[in-house]
Amino acid sequence: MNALTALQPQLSLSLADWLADLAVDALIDEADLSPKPGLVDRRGSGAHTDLHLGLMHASALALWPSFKAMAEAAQQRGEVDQQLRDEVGRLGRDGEAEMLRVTDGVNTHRGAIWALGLLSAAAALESDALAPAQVALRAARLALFNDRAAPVAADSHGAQVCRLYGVHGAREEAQLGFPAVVQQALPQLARSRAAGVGEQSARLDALLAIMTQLADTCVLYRAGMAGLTCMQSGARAVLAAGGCASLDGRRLLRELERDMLRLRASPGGAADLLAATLFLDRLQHGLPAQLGSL
Ligand SMILES: CC(C)(COP(=O)(O)OP(=O)(O)OC[C@H]1O[C@@H](n2cnc3c(N)ncnc32)[C@H](O)[C@@H]1O)[C@@H](O)C(=O)NCCC(=O)NCCS
Ligand SMILES: Nc1ncnc2c1ncn2[C@@H]1O[C@H](COP(=O)(O)OP(=O)(O)OP(=O)(O)O)[C@@H](O)[C@H]1O
Repeated sequence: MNALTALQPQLSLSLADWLADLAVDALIDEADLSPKPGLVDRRGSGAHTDLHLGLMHASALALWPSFKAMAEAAQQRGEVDQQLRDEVGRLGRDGEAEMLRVTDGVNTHRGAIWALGLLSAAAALESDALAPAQVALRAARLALFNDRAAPVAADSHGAQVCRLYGVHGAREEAQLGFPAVVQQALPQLARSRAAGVGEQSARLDALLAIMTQLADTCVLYRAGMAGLTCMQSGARAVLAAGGCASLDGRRLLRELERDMLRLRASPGGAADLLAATLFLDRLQHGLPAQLGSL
């Protein structure tokens, strides 16, 4: 061992550590990405009065142990079944409690805990089958089990608008295998990258691709069907004009942001699914060298 090697810390990275790192990185990258219409980003708080970038970062970092625990639970159980669903549900609720403790009661990442928690567990179950569609399908199978220990919940905002408008929300998006991520966002991310636009514009395009179709219950709750239609048609217009890297696309993105701020509409569900997109995108490049033997 030479002197330099002796000074290097011994890295012992487990699969669960790595998945938790990816989940937290995805949340931080999502929060930092700018300019996002209506959402918290580097420029400000978007349509929110109780959220800011520092709070989003603190919340993301506080969730690391929860994502790690969900991945470990999946590794220990080894298969998608009712017991794993119960365990992931319990850990997800603990994660929500930790989020609320760190943020002093503000909902920064409820939908993200749900999506990234399921995906972390699904990835940990089979570390040699990490293609986005494979991971999303395992997550869907897990989401289809009933969370038997879930408390009889107060009527959430999402549940209220799903009933009112007959749309599907965060639960069904997961149960369907995250179609907004697998069929919209990841293909758009690949197309924009292939067109040679910068990474930040490619990620914004991926967010817009989600917004073109999603029944985002955050938007529906705050701004009704008019807000949802504004979000979807505005996102379509930006992409049709050439996306966020083009001058016309940028102009339409500013218009979309202005309209969404006027309606107080914030696409929080789309933001969560962008984080899920960034997680699956990193995952598909395979395990880091230290984990290669797993
Ligand atoms: C299924 C969840 C997301 C609750 O959904 P519900 O729509 O009832 O709740 P709520 O309106 O409070 O939050 C929904 C969240 O999903 C995001 N979201 C909104 N619309 C969508 C959509 N169409 N697709 C995906 N995500 C969306 C939003 O950002 C929001 O934060 C989940 O948090 C849950 O079941 N919580 C109970 C505790 C639990 O079982 N936890 C285990 C987690 S593994
Ligand atoms: N960058 C971001 N900016 C804003 N919201 C985000 C961002 N990233 C993710 N989100 C999601 O948006 C949700 C916040 O939405 P919202 O404020 O509408 O929720 P709420 O507190 O339940 O409702 P309301 O504030 O309308 O009473 C969070 O749960 C989070 O998952």
